[in-house]
Amino acid sequence: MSMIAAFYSGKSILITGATGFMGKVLMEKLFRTSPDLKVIYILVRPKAGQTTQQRVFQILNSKLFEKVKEICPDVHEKIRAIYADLNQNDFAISKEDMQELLSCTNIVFHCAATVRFDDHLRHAVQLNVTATQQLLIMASQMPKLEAFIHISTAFSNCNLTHIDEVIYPCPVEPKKIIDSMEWLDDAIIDEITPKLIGDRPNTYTYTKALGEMVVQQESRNLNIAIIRPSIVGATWQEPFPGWVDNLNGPSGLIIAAGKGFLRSIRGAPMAVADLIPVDTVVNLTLAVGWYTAVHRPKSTLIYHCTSGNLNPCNWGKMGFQVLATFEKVPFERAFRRPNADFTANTITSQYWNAVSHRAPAIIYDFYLRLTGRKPRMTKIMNRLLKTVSMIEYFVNRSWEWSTYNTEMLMSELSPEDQRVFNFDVRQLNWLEYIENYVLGIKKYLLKEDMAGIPEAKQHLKRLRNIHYLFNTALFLIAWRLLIARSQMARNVWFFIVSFCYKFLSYFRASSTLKV
Ligand SMILES: CCCCCCCCCCCCCCCCCCCCCCCCCCCCCC(=O)SCCNC(=O)CCNC(=O)[C@H](O)C(C)(C)COP(=O)(O)OP(=O)(O)OC[C@H]1O[C@@H](n2cnc3c(N)ncnc32)[C@H](O)[C@@H]1OP(=O)(O)O
Ligand SMILES: NC(=O)C1=CN([C@@H]2O[C@H](COP(=O)(O)OP(=O)(O)OC[C@H]3O[C@@H](n4cnc5c(N)ncnc54)[C@H](OP(=O)(O)O)[C@@H]3O)[C@@H](O)[C@H]2O)C=CC1
Repeated sequence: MSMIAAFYSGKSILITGATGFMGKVLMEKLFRTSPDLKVIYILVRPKAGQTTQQRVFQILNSKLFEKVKEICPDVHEKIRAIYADLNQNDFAISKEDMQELLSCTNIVFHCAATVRFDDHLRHAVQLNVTATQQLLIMASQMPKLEAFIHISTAFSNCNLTHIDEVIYPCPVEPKKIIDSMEWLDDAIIDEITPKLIGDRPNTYTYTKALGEMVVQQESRNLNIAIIRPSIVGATWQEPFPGWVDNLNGPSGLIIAAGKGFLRSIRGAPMAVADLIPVDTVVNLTLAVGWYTAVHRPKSTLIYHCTSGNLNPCNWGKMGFQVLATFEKVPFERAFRRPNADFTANTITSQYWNAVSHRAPAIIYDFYLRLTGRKPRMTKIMNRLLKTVSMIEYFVNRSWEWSTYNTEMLMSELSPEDQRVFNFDVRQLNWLEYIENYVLGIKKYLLKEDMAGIPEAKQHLKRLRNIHYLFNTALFLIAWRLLIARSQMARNVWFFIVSFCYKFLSYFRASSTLKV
């Protein structure tokens, strides 16, 4: 019997960010392994024209929850969706709901965050810092609370190269930042943002670091733990391999490469690609929830959920396997044949951006205009290049995260728990994982049918022929122009032609002699 699964039975659990990538997998695993849990409260806001109830209904009816519905048929009754907006005071939760949350909650998993790299500092602070502070104040009023688990990121201290399982202070106190966001106007915030974030690349990593400081400062006598996952990718094993439902991290770029938009990216192929499957993160999170509640460590423990020091993979190997998978299972209706590569420096990167990204987009838009359609490729390409510029920081560097607490926890688990809540990334076979990841993107994100693979392959063959034709035509035009303008090019041309002529004449003569 799994001790962790038994621990969650009968518990009332509060999850923020349950509609997000990690939150969904966390809920799924909880229901699948502890179907006797009492209730999961989720804080949800209406979005994209859907009410909170409609959003929950959609999640429960997705493929991810198919197994859960077999194991826990009353899952609908065990989810209590509470209307909440983490950007508002008291999260805009009604008095009755708040009362219920405060009096019943046993465990809190705080996953909600803005993960956008370019979010305005005011918004990123509101969600990643202020909301965390408010949630901790709420938690301190929960008499039955056993553990509060905060999800941060391994990149909150990406300005360092070696990162320990400790909280590093930021130069400006989070409380001062929170206060200043209330009275500074947007223009001034824009001006001071680069100074505040300092040597971090974006507002996301900066505000996640501030969030950790807030957790430390507001911890009071709560049992708190912080989990720092690296780049969270598709599921490895559970509930099935390859599940992914958003474009964050590598997923969007894999699509862009598979559809032939992304041709080059400035990155170091030998740098560590610190990916971690989402089900591994969730297993560690649940194990940490159990350990924190049962063993009550004296101080706030931080757990790195990373792969680099235990089972490293680099970007070159990952990119290579991604491209190899496209050969077997190509994406449908590609713009060009997938053929991406890493470039080493800014100059070659700018060259390839002009030649392989912008020029084909301009040519295609010209073709769309000629055929009476609306041009769109330049816009798509601009967006892609913006995304690429934001992730370049992460594919040109390697980090070292120590994992003492994570390894300690692994050794504390029973063999059964090590199996059911496996977070031992040493067992991960990267090539298999990446292949399943690409397949998962095709099936669950792009919603493409496997039956369309022969047609997709045919389409790639046509694109290859167009590519050869286009290059030959381009070469001939360039050559013709050169010949018209340069005596030297003409001399070379006559030399080649006369050489070919002599060569052919010699062959003809020798074959006539043989006869
Ligand atoms: C030894 C030698 C061997 C050589 C071998 C050679 C092989 C070569 C192979 C080459 C490579 C081939 C394959 C490539 C695979 C690898 C690529 C590397 C991937 C690296 C990824 C690293 C990521 C690192 C991140 C680490 C940070 C820490 C992790 C975290 O803690 S948080 C999670 C990370 N967060 C994110 O990823 C969020 C990023 N998103 C944003 O910040 C924003 O969305 C934005 C990208 C800035 C865009 O903002 P906008 O306002 O412009 O747009 P908006 O968000 O409104 O969306 C507009 C439309 O764009 C779509 N979209 C959104 N995000 C993405 C995305 N990431 N990619 C693509 N498209 C995206 C969105 O859906 C909208 O579309 P619409 O709805 O149709 O309009
Ligand atoms: N994905 C990754 O690569 C990594 C993620 N992390 C961390 O893991 C956690 C989960 O990330 P992930 O699941 O990928 O992120 P997602 O963007 O998929 O999910 C974010 C969640 O936060 C919720 N949320 C955002 N704003 C509000 C708001 N104002 N009120 C209520 N809820 C809100 C979202 O709700 P809604 O659906 O309504 O928008 C969503 O449920 C985050 O803390 C992130 O920093 C750490 C390392 C890597």
